[in-house]
Amino acid sequence: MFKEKYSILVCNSWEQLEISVPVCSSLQVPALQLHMSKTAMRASQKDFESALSQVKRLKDPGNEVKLKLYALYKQATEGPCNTPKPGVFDLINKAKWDAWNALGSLPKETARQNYVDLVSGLSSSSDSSSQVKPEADRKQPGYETLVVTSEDSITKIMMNRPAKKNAITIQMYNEIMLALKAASKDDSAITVLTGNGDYYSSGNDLSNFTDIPPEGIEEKAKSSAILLRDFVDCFIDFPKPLIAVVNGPAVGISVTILGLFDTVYASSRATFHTPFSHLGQSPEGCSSYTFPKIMGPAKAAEMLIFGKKLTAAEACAQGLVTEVFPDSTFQKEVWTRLKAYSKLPPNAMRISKQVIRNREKEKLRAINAEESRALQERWLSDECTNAVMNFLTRKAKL
Ligand SMILES: CCCCCCCCCCC/C=C/C(=O)SCCNC(=O)CCNC(=O)[C@H](O)C(C)(C)COP(=O)(O)OP(=O)(O)OC[C@H]1O[C@@H](n2cnc3c(N)ncnc32)[C@H](O)[C@@H]1OP(=O)(O)O
Repeated sequence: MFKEKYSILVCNSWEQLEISVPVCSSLQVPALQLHMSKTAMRASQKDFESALSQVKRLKDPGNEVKLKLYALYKQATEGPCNTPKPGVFDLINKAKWDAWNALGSLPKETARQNYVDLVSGLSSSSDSSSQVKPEADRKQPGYETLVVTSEDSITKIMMNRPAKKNAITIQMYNEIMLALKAASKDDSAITVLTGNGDYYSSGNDLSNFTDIPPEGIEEKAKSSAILLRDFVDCFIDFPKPLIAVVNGPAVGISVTILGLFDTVYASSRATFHTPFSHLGQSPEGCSSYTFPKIMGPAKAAEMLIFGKKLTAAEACAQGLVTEVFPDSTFQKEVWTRLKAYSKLPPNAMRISKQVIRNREKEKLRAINAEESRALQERWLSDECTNAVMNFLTRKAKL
């Protein structure tokens, strides 16, 4: 019985296809393309029934995917949406109708193929997520100063120089930019930046000042200002929710860029310190704009000009930190929270972030360029050179 029905369907679909050949030819569809779509349709037809039974064995893929499956199934079996739109308060049926209606006049065969492809993608990801993979397998290759992992729709970028308090070398600036660019395109819903060890980050690695090229310090300052501007631009432009998980003390640029994150969770052990004047330098990371906006000009000046160090509780009271968690339960509480957030509809989160950020993007970029220019000059000053030398020769610590 089943076989009979199946072969009739195949037959019908080929009949339709043969009829469409002259039409397509007259529209000058290349022969190869026509041949490929014939093959794809045959495969789709063959696999559709098995995808239908496979889908019942999948673990719950979430409402968004279920809606996609529903819509493709209806389109594949009934064609374009042909029922009246449910009332505005009939939320579930309206969502289903919207999903089906959105497929417009997608041909039945294409819908079948898309259904099969979607189920096959879900099966392979649910097979792989049901295995407990060792940490090393989830780690993305290609980074030396970071550990980048993706799990539960969260991409985690962890600075990984714990012995140096996660001080940011030139290589680390470049790797963070690469990781952010990759995360902006991957299928994660949210992205996290955090640190390994007892520090979140001690900011710019001061030994970045020692590697002076033969062209001289001016060239180094110039290329460093470009690097800094590009680095901060990556945070300004990052399209998805970006969360800082501040596991310990944070210094310098690791603090200033927090104003560009969407959410900042801090351990009760974290501190926030921007000792720019002590280092003969000036603020970066758009903090000259974001900090006064977040905490008011007076509190911002105390941090950015006088280098006042804030505790986590103070930073939270000033609005720089979203929430502080006790250090003993920090990781558990934060990751439970983030896993719940990562299940929210990713497109809605991305659009919300963009609506918030787009209004300010041009301004932030201009401020970033201006701060980078000011620093380019500062790095050539005696004040800066002496402060860096004092640290490197162990005469001074912050
Ligand atoms: C021509 C210009 C080129 C510049 C290129 C710049 C590119 C963009 C720059 C953007 C602007 C950014 C500005 C900032 O971030 S300003 C903030 C800079 N950070 C600091 O000044 C912190 C310096 N570190 C300290 O004061 C202390 O280390 C700290 C208080 C953080 C911790 O003290 P603690 O006693 O607990 O630990 P240690 O000092 O023993 O640290 C352990 C080892 O780690 C090394 N370390 C730590 N932080 C840094 C750092 N920022 N730079 C270099 N090295 C760091 C420390 O030396 C120890 O190393 P050893 O074990 O080898 O001694």
